[in-house]
Amino acid sequence: MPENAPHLIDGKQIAEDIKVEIAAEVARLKAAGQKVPHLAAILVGHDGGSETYVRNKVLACERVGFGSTLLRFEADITEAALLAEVQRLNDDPEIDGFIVQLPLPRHIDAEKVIETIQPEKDVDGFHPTNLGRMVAGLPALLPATPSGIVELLARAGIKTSGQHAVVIGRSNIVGTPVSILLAKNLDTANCTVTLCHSRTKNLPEVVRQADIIVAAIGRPEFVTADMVKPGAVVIDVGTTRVTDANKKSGYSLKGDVNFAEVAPLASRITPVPGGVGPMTIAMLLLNTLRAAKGEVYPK
Ligand SMILES: NC(=O)C1=CN([C@@H]2O[C@H](COP(=O)(O)OP(=O)(O)OC[C@H]3O[C@@H](n4cnc5c(N)ncnc54)[C@H](OP(=O)(O)O)[C@@H]3O)[C@@H](O)[C@H]2O)C=CC1
Ligand SMILES: Nc1nc(=O)c2c([nH]1)NC[C@@H]1CN(c3ccc(C(=O)N[C@@H](CCC(=O)O)C(=O)O)cc3)C=[N+]21
Ligand SMILES: [Mg+2]
Repeated sequence: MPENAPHLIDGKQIAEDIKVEIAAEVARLKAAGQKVPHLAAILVGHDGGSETYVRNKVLACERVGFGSTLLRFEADITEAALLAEVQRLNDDPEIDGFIVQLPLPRHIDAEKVIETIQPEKDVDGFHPTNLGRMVAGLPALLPATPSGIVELLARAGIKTSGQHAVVIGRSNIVGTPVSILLAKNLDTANCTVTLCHSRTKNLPEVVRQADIIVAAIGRPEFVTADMVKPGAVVIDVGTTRVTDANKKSGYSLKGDVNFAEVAPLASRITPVPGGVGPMTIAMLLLNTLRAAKGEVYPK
């Protein structure tokens, strides 16, 4: 399967298009003498994957003309000290939005950290206020990966209304919120949704019913050909680093879908890398722009 096969969903290109739109809006704000959006990120410890994602987020900010701040702390920072840093960002009028990169060290209660973020600045959309508003259909800062998936389907021209979407994985940051968004009565959604997890009985049989598969499990190549109805649309969220001696970096990135055997069956499919990952970053930028403009919570 060539990389540029027509049925590939090019998340990287679609994310670029969104960034160009955001950059134009930043230029407009600037010309109107308004403040440029500013995103901050807190990174605790030295996890390789987290370092890459946070670096990509900061670079993306520069690309669209945002201000950006990266705050780094050692893995032994106390929970109290981290909560104080979160509060400092809450209180800093220069910062429009910020994220605390997950996972956090085990001695820190991630829920507590997330609940300390002011919902107005919660551009990850992880705060219970934003999640609750999303469920209720109120304006909210939406989690980036789930909204990125919905946006990707829309911009790739994939029909969702009435389609059966099967989501595999029920995490708070991907599986659960994407299942909620896909079921919403929106032009870009209106799916019938099934949410699968590690206790799901006869999982291959359930996934085989899907018109749209969203795989968010974190197990490389979990979705195999026998689970895919011919013609299904396949969205691969997984990004697991596996050791690869053939790569300069020493690792390669693996999705949750066995691409080699599933791609020939799928009508459309996202690659890893170059699919959902870049969309997550584009939607984070979009949330920061919306936060800066007070679109969700008027200033
Ligand atoms: N591209 C992007 O922008 C992003 C990518 N990711 C990637 O997506 C993947 C998932 O991340 P995340 O949602 O945080 O993962 P979590 O580890 O938080 O959740 C994994 C989910 O998969 C389910 N699961 C695990 N094993 C099985 C199995 N054998 N059968 C069925 N379900 C199973 C778990 O079920 P249970 O609840 O029963 O334990 C759980 O609900 C990871 O590879 C992550 O790196 C994540 C965020 C953004
Ligand atoms: N507070 C918080 N918010 C997050 O949004 C968050 C998080 N914590 N912790 C980890 C997960 C994971 N995640 C990714 C984002 C971008 C890519 C991405 O851009 N991937 C590129 C490849 C990058 C590479 O080369 O490694 C791609 O798929 O093409 C991947 C994964 C955000 N997450
Ligand atoms: Mg997790």
